[in-house]
Amino acid sequence: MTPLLETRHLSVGYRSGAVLSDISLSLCAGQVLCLLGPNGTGKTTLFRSLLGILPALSGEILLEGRPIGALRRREVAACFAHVPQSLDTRFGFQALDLVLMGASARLGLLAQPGKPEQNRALAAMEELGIADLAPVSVCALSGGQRQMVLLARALAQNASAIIMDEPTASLDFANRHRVLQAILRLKAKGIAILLSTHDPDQAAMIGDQALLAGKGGVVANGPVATALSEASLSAVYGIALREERLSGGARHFRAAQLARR
Ligand SMILES: Nc1ncnc2c1ncn2[C@@H]1O[C@H](COP(=O)(O)OP(=O)(O)OP(=O)(O)O)[C@@H](O)[C@H]1O
Repeated sequence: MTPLLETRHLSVGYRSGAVLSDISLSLCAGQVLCLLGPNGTGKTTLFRSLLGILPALSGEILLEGRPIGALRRREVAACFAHVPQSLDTRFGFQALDLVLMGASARLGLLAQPGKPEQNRALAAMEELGIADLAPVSVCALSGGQRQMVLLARALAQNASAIIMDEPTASLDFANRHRVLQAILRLKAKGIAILLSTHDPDQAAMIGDQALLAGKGGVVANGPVATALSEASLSAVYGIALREERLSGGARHFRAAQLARR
């Protein structure tokens, strides 16, 4: 099977130099790949390059087997939806309009969204339990509500793969659960997901693969069961970590020094 996304010895960064180097990953339909690493490691920078926003410094990015440089913007949009970390806007459009942008991503430049796009946008908001936010101005939404709306925009895009930059970072307990459930439903539908997270437990729960990056580069890359370990996580985060099993079998990593109360 041709991977939806593949990178070969990819280096990403800025004029000042590479921030992440020698990244080789492969993501197929229905897989979840979790990217972990300390603040400032280069996760967002990698996503920018994968989305074609920032040129790669070296190496290859292939979307469905084709080099990203050979694809038009609309072809990239058909393949990838993107959930950024946050949305900084002063335009007071309604949340539904923002979601509609995802539903309309494949329309021609001058085409207006119609009933099918409206329905898809509303269905995405309903799926995430945020239909009540549809008429609310984006400027009046909290950070967590904006994050949910951005996720709805990505769902409405009907892309083959979704890149999510810390999708649960500012969410409350219930919304976090809704987003994780949505990710598992997307996976079951065959959508490929690449997400960054600061939570190894979350990666162990929903990930098929994990790429763990440190300041010096990629430390572990492969099936989540082996890539995330006490040794690899301790090395990357610079603190001793212990792995425990929660009742039900879920993996839980905690700092070794933290005594249980
Ligand atoms: N536009 C830019 N020009 C130059 N350097 C940048 C630019 N944007 C980010 N950087 C630098 O690139 C490095 C990686 O930043 P990036 O935002 O990709 O990290 P991250 O892993 O996503 O961090 P976090 O977990 O804190 O979100 C940082 O050292 C950052 O200062």
